[in-house]
Order: sequence, then structure tokens, then C-alpha cells
Amino acid sequence: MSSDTLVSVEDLEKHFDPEDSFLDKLLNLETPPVQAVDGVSFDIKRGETFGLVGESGCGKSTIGKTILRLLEPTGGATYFEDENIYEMDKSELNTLRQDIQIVFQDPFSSLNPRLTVGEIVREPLDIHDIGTKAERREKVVAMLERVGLSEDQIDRYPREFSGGQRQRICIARALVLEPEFILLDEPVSALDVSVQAQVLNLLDDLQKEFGLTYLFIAHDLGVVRYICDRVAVMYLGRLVEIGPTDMIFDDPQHPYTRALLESIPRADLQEQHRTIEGVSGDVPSPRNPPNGCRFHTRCRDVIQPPDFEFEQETWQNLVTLQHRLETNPRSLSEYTIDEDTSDKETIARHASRIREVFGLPTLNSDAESVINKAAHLAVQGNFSEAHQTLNNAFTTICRTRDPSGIDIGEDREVACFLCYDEPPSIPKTPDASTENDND
Ligand SMILES: Nc1ncnc2c1ncn2[C@@H]1O[C@H](COP(=O)(O)OP(=O)(O)OP(=O)(O)O)[C@@H](O)[C@H]1O
Repeated sequence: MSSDTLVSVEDLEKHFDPEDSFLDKLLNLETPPVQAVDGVSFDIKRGETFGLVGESGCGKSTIGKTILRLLEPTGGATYFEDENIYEMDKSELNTLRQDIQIVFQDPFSSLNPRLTVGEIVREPLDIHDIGTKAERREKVVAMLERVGLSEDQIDRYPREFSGGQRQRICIARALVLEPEFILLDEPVSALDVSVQAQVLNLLDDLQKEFGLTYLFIAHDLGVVRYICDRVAVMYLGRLVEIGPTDMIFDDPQHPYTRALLESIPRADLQEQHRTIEGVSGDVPSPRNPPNGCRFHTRCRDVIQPPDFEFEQETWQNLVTLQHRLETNPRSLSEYTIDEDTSDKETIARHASRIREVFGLPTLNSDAESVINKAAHLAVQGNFSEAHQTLNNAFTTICRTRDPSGIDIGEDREVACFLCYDEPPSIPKTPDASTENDND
């Protein structure tokens, strides 16, 4: 770990085991675990603000809580100044808790309504038994004043403050132990836009004054651009791109980052009428994420098999159908026919319906007979065979191999085969290839 790194996260994994319901147990059904965080690595440098962004549910907060050891990981390590925090004993952990603090999103629920502001900010000093009573009060007053509140507010209760003021109280509480590192989990997203800038400016000033290092979790990309030095973009439990903020925003490399940035509203009048493509399609379940690149089922640039030339949209729709047949074939039941129906016309009509719903037009190529066969098999309820038929004919590196982050220079890493000088070859038996094969 280099000396300018304060926190190093290595191959972090947090899977949540399901609590099987009575019915699951009765029917012997196995529910797979939620892969909330699955092999994430990054370093946070001293004094920087490192942003973690991605859609809701992609695992940002789970990373934050696991780094702080509020959750135990299921794999990997987090080093704070060379010490793996998952190997720390109780007393080491107690010391660590002074160095790392957290500010949560919701300043309404994260403050104890029964305590006065003075008691709330003093509590960490009490817990860690720091200073005399008079020293503690002095420190609390200094902190409150530093975050823009005053001594005469010390005996008031949280309900007497506005949202912005409450978040200032949370920040004062986080700072009172003079930590080195603060996890800011969506710290301004519950606040009015006018107040957000004030709180962000305060955080910026405090960082400079106290030499703080921040991990800033957010889904608001505008806020991230404003405050972060470097950004990691997360999708479905994994990182897809890391780099300096300006570069990520000005020249995104991963198709997911590009789609995410596309969806930001623009102030520029000339751009207001542009077509927003954004990220389309449903986010796959973290219990059953896609093989290979996890984004490939929604990616507009998913790499095509060498033997075919599809319109990119048709190819993407085909990938979506493949994924659906593999992970949730029962959702196609409405297009199936009764087992004993052998009427060819009915079968063909249902097969056309599937193709229409999935945006698969009649093609003038070898692909046509394969897609048609798969659609017919699906109509007859042979989902696994339909999936196999498509898989045997149309393989993509994006589904058969997992792209590891590749260094593209200028302190940037991207996990996408499009950024490889030479993408690895497709394994001979794509179906069997669900392992993380990164060579
Ligand atoms: N205790 C838990 N048990 C089971 N699943 C969980 C638990 N906590 C989180 N998850 C799941 O883990 C995934 C990641 O959740 P997480 O809260 O980390 O995402 P997030 O990116 O922070 O989302 P948001 O921006 O909405 O807060 C989600 O699918 C979530 O439902």
C-alpha cells in the first residue's frame, strides 16, 4: 500500500444469505444469496474525496457499512493505514472508531430526538472517555460554532432545527473525535437544493482545515462532480470504472458510465431537447446477476459474435431474450401453449408474438432460422432448449467472460472488453463458463 493511500479495499465481498421462508424450506427451494458487493477493489488517497456512484441498490451503502465494519464482509479485506480492519480485535476496533466516522443521508432519523444538541455532539467523547467535563463542553461548543451553529443552541432538541442545521449537527458529531476519515453516505440528498450547496461547501472547508479524507456515496452525479476528486462507478455489486472526476465526466469509457451521464438533465438550452438514451431495461436481480460483464444485458455496445452482423439494437434485444430464458423463463409463460396443442399456426403466431415483444424482426441471414427455432421452443415451454439453441449460435465475450478492470492510463481503470487492446477469446463451451476468467 503506497504511503499516500489511507484506505485500501481489496476484493471486498458482501453476500447476504437469504432467510428461507417456511414454504422454501417445505419445498426444499434454495434461494441464492444477494450479491450486494462482489469483488470490489479501490484505494482512497489521504486528503481526497473519493466518490462512489451508481443506481439505487447497486451496493454503495453496503460497501460503506462493510468498510466501517458495521457489517462483516463475506470476503476480501479493507486496510486502514496498513491494518486489515477485519482482523482487528475489540480494542483495536475501538481505536479505529475514533479515526473513522460516518454521516448518514437522513439527518431527521439519525439524531436521537430525546437528547439535546450538546449531548448528541458530546456523546462520542463520553463513549471514548475523552477529556474532562469542562473540556468536553469546550470542544462541543467549538465544533458547533465551526459548523455554523452557536453556543446558545446547545440545549435545544433536534426538532427545533431545520434539515440543513440538523445535518450540521451530524457533521459536528462526526468531527468531534478528530477523525481522519469520514464516510458521507448521501449526506445532502435529503436536503433542499438551496441548502445542499451550503453543506457541501462546509464539508469542503472542513476537509481543508482538518486534512480529512472522505468517501462520498451519492447517486446525484451533479453533486459528485462538484465535490469529488476521483470517482468509482458501480453497477450491480461491481465497479465498472474508476478515475479522476473530470475525466470520468468529460470522457466516460464504460458504456454504463456513459448511459448514466446521459441521463443527467442539462442546463444548456441547446442541449435541453437532445434525445436522452440513459440506461434502459430492468436492473437484473443481485441474487442472480448475469454472467460475464454484469451490465451486458442492458449495454448498448455489447460486443457481437464474429460470425453475424446484427443491427446493434436487435443484437441487444437478442441478448435480453437469452438472459430472460436463462434466469426467469417463467416470465415467458404467457406466450406458451398447452402441451397437447400441435397446431402449427398457433405455435407460429405465439412465436411471432415473442419476437415482437423482444424486438426481434425477421432477419435475412443464417441467424433467422436459429431465432425462429428458439422462439418455437419457448412457445412449447422448452425454455432450457430454447436458451441452449440461442447460446450455441450466438456467443459474446461480454457474457462468457468477466472483464477485470484494465488500466487505461492517467489513473483510470475500466472493466469493459471494448477498452482492451485485444479482448480474450471466447471459451469453447460458453455455457460452462461462468467463472471469473480474466486472462
Ligand atoms: N441486510 C440486507 N439483507 C439482504 N439484502 C440486503 C441487505 N442490505 C442490502 N441488501 C441488498 O443489497 C443490495 C445493495 O443494497 P445497498 O443498500 O448497498 O444499495 P445502494 O446502492 O446503497 O442503494 P441506495 O442508493 O438505494 O441506498 C440491494 O439489492 C439490497 O436490497
